[in-house]
Amino acid sequence: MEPIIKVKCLKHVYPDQTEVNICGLDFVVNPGERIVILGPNGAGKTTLLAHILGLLSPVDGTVEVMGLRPDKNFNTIRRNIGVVFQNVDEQIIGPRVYDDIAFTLRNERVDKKEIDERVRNVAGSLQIEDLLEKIPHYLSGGQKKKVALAGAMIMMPKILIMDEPFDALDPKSKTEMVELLNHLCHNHGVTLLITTHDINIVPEIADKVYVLNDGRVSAYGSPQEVFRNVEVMKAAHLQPPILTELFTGLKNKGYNVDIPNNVEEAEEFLIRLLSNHKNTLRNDTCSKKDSA
Ligand SMILES: Nc1ncnc2c1ncn2[C@@H]1O[C@H](COP(=O)(O)OP(=O)(O)OP(=O)(O)O)[C@@H](O)[C@H]1O
Repeated sequence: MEPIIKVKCLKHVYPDQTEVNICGLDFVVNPGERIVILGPNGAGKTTLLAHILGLLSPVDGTVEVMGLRPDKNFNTIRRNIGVVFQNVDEQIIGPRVYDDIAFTLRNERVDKKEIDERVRNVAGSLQIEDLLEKIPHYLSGGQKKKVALAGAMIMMPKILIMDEPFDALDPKSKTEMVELLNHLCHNHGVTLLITTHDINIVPEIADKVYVLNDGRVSAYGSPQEVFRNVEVMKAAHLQPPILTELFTGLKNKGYNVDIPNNVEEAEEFLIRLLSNHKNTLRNDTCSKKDSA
């Protein structure tokens, strides 16, 4: 399978001469993958995303999206990538939520009836139909995220980039956002590229994780592979999810458990462990009685 995104040893210099290097391992994404980029503040995650979007040009290194250089093919690339920026206020520009979601379709001169159908469809799937007539400025942080996501999804992009999508979301909205992103990937084949500091969510939303730190892509692998790499995690000031820590501890003490991806899996493993333990206790009691 041809990768949809390839980044090799990227160097960026901002106008004030701040230099950002993203070297080390190549950053490669296959179509339909869910990728999470982790790293401490200032590691260059947003800078990397801006290069993939063609908003910045590298001083050195290569960036390829669908076989094209994004900064030289801006319109083609942006037709295929939906994006939700960290600060959604900067991207919501319509006077009403409806206008904001319809913005790109109107620009593309799509027929009015089709626009209406698509806006209502995407609003329905994000459960924000009741917000369509509202003024975006007065929405809550979480509602704004959903509106920005609707605007990104309206063009049915191949790739969806989300910079800190779980910021400002309450636990229920966070769970809904995870389900929604997984739905987009699994049912519509959308490739997901996500940055987050919310480490506990990563196993639920990522097939693969990249760690950026100190000018390098320092690790790549499944969430559990990366979380097990204590050196890399420490160096990048990352702490594994609490469930990973707990179950790694149990494993190291000789218990036969897998590392769970979420609370439901953890519950199943613990129930199995406890019922095995109960059976062992029962057998022990019986054999003691027999021998007495
Ligand atoms: N427009 C800019 N001008 C100058 N320097 C910048 C600019 N944008 C980012 N930087 C610098 O580039 C470096 C990488 O920033 P970037 O925003 O890519 O990091 P990040 O990993 O996304 O951080 P965070 O987790 O805090 O969002 C930082 O040192 C930052 O100060």
